[in-house]
Amino acid sequence: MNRPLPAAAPADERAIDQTLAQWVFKRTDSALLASAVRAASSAEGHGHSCAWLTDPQTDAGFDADALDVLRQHAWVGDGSRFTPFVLDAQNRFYLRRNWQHETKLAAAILQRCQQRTLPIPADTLTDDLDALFAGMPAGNTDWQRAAVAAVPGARFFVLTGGPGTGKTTTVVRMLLMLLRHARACGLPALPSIALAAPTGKAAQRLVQAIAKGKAELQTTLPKEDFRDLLPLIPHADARTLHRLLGYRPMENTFSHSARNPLAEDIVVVDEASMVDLAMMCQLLEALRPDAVLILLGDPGQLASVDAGSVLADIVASAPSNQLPPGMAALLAPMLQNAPGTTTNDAALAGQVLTLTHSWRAGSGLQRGIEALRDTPDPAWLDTLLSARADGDLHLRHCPNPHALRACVDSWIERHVDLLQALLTSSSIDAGAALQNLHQLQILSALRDGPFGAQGLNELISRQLAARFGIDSNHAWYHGRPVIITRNDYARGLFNGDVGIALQGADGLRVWFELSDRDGNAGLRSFSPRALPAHESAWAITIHRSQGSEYRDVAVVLPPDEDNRILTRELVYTAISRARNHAEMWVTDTSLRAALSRPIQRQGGLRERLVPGKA
Ligand SMILES: Nc1ncnc2c1ncn2[C@@H]1O[C@H](COP(=O)(O)OP(=O)(O)OP(=O)(O)O)[C@@H](O)[C@H]1O
Repeated sequence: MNRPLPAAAPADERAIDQTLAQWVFKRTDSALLASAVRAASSAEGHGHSCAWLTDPQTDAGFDADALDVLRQHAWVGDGSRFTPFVLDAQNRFYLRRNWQHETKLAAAILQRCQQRTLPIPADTLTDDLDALFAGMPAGNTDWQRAAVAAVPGARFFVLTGGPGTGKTTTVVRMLLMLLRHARACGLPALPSIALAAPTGKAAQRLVQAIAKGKAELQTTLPKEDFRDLLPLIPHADARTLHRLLGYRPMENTFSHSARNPLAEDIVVVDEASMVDLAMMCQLLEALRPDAVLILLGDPGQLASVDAGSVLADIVASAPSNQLPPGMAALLAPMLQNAPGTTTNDAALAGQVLTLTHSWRAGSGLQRGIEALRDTPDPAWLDTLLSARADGDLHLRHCPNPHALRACVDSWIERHVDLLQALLTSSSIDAGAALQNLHQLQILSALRDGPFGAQGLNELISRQLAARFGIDSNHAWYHGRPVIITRNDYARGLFNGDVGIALQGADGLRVWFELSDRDGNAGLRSFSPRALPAHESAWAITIHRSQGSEYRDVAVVLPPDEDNRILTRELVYTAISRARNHAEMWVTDTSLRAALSRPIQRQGGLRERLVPGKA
């Protein structure tokens, strides 16, 4: 049984998928193997870590005979010996590097989970929780308290939750707990802490939130010995994961690995949903066995750009907020509502906790954000579509470019004061201008086309030119926001950094808020000619907005409901970037289509994290 390579490539296939398949075919003369390789390569391009060859949905068309032939091929193995491709018992077909990342990562996580102890006696835990949560009522803080009480003795801990559920508030307390009981937790007396995030923007937000949390605790903590530990938590220096791991762009390698592990004893990574399989594997490899890794994030958000859905897989592999019996018995007296229990063989139980209470009091967006996090209740969606609003979440019907222009015009009118200050005030300073810029953001599902970020930026520039008298024939004008699209290590400008062009005594300069090598944030300006690749940033893609937050967002979805980019996670990620107000420029059908389509990434990590299931 040998299947010929299809002559015509599917529209969304990459050239590399075809080239790789042809290369394999030339060397092996096996059309079957070439087809499987093409499927795995194409799957990787879509974020999957493998191709599931018997997936009825993708109709890859490999029957039992074909799989047998494939299994016998010298280039295919089960992973136990070196082969370029791996076909596992569940018929998942991998390019070897993805199989390696997945199995290594699962083994490293399970190994860390096995090391967990419960080193702090109950009465000490109770006293400490009372101090760390002084003035905060029990009940809504139960899972925050559980996380703080459960982290001592863990080598791997994941804290998840939607926006504003208190992840940062909790992690500062978790760190204080680890610092106070460092010795009992198997750490040095004064453990060192690293803060990191996948992007510079997310790293910046993390340090700001940690600094705020520390400042609050400085005044509310009743215990002096906890207060004395606050300076040990860094709040000025959060690095991108690339920087933390010592990325060497020329060689595409990292200086930190198992051979040269990170010096830090505790590593906190925020926005973990954006971390792909290869990067997470590198991070785990670079940690000393006795170091503690804490991941923070929201698995409801878009998965990483590159292969894997690591955070979502980790969360799905752990019983939801259920604790192993020993831990449940220890913590129950400290919580208002007794936690559920699970069996001792659930490897990640008690090391993956989810915060569920939103502390963004009075936010008129909360109900919408919560509704969109999972498959929305059909009744809620029907009401939203007929009422055109739910609290501060609004819908605008946007079926064509004409309607899009009307949406842009009314967006400009609603924000006219802020836009006027940005575009026409010559006295605005760079700090205030950047602050203004963070208040509003248009987010688009697409990059290209009239509904994409690029088309929207052109449209907005034209409409702003007409409204405020800007010379739209020039790419650069006072008040133009730009986003960097390629890392420039020499200048310290990174993909996703947003700046603003301002006319000053030295001519037009582009201002950014950047962290220096010591992590201190400050304003720096560049000549437009000195910038690495960049684009206008009135509108940016939803993918680029991950890890950022704005007061008001407008979310643009293309009217073509068949566009596969439309997923529930995309809509949720976009709406959850807003603090106060969000509007969607959509058609009912494209919104319904997006919400009915959760991202489903193929891979085996979820099963590999459940011993005996992979
Ligand atoms: N137990 C609590 N009692 C009162 N306020 C709280 C509590 N926990 C968190 N908050 C407040 O809720 C807000 C959001 O908290 P925090 O920033 O920790 O959430 P987050 O999950 O990290 O948010 P984001 O997803 O935006 O990063 C903050 O203003 C914080 O002070």
